Amino acid sequence: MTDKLKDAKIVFVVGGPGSGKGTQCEKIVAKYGYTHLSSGDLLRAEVASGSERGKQLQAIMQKGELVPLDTVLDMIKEAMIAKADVSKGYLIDGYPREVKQGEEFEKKIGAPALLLYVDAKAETMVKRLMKRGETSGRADDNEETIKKRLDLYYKATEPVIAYYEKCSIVRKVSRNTERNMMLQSNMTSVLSLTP
Ligand SMILES: Nc1nc2c(ncn2[C@@H]2O[C@H](COP(=O)(O)OP(=O)(O)OP(=O)(O)O)[C@@H](O)[C@H]2O)c(=O)[nH]1
Ligand SMILES: Nc1ccn([C@@H]2O[C@H](COP(=O)(O)OP(=O)(O)O)[C@@H](O)[C@H]2O)c(=O)n1
Ligand SMILES: [Mg+2]
Repeated sequence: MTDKLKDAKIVFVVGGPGSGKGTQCEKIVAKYGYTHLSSGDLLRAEVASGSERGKQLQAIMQKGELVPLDTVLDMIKEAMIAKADVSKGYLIDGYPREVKQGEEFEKKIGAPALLLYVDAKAETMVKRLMKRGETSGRADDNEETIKKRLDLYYKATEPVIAYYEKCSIVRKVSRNTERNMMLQSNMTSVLSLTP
């Protein structure tokens, strides 16, 4: 455990590829002033830096596989510490990807107060990612890698939601329709809930 992050309020944001995690996090930041840390964005920044480690990460991400747990956890922890003095709380977007990642986070940083589950149908996610791929420049927004990311999501990440349901910290936001009401009502109760 890190002293600086001892009392940090942590919200895990979990959902399939293209479910809208990043989009929902932006809304929460605008409304509640939380610090948004997307694990995928942190990894992409490392790739963009052109470092040796970045090159290794790129190869893994292009295949839609998971990068080594320690790498992503270290990056998140570093980014959290950098914001510790100004942060009201953290939205950890795209992490944990598997139960083990959650366990390690709790050991090294702390327990989440909540898990925000961004739910969307596979069909919706694929459609959105294919559309995003037209302009995103993301090497993994292509049909083949999207399929692999989806498979891995259902196999490895969905069990994370069940795992945290046991301690009743899961709040679901459904993104299958265009209505925003769900986000509003869910988030108000979510973020005012004391850990
Ligand atoms: N129509 C519609 N599109 C949305 C909605 N939320 C997100 N999108 C779009 O769907 C795509 C994926 O959204 P993101 O917020 O990037 O999804 P994500 O879960 O962060 O995806 P990854 O970065 O791949 O993990 C983007 O092009 C968004 O503009 C929504 O509620 N309705
Ligand atoms: N905790 C994480 C987060 C992302 N990643 C990698 O980064 C890629 C992009 O993650 P992301 O969260 O931006 O996007 P989605 O796969 O959710 O659409 C994943 O496909 C993984 O290769 C990872 O390995 N471990
Ligand atoms: Mg994202």
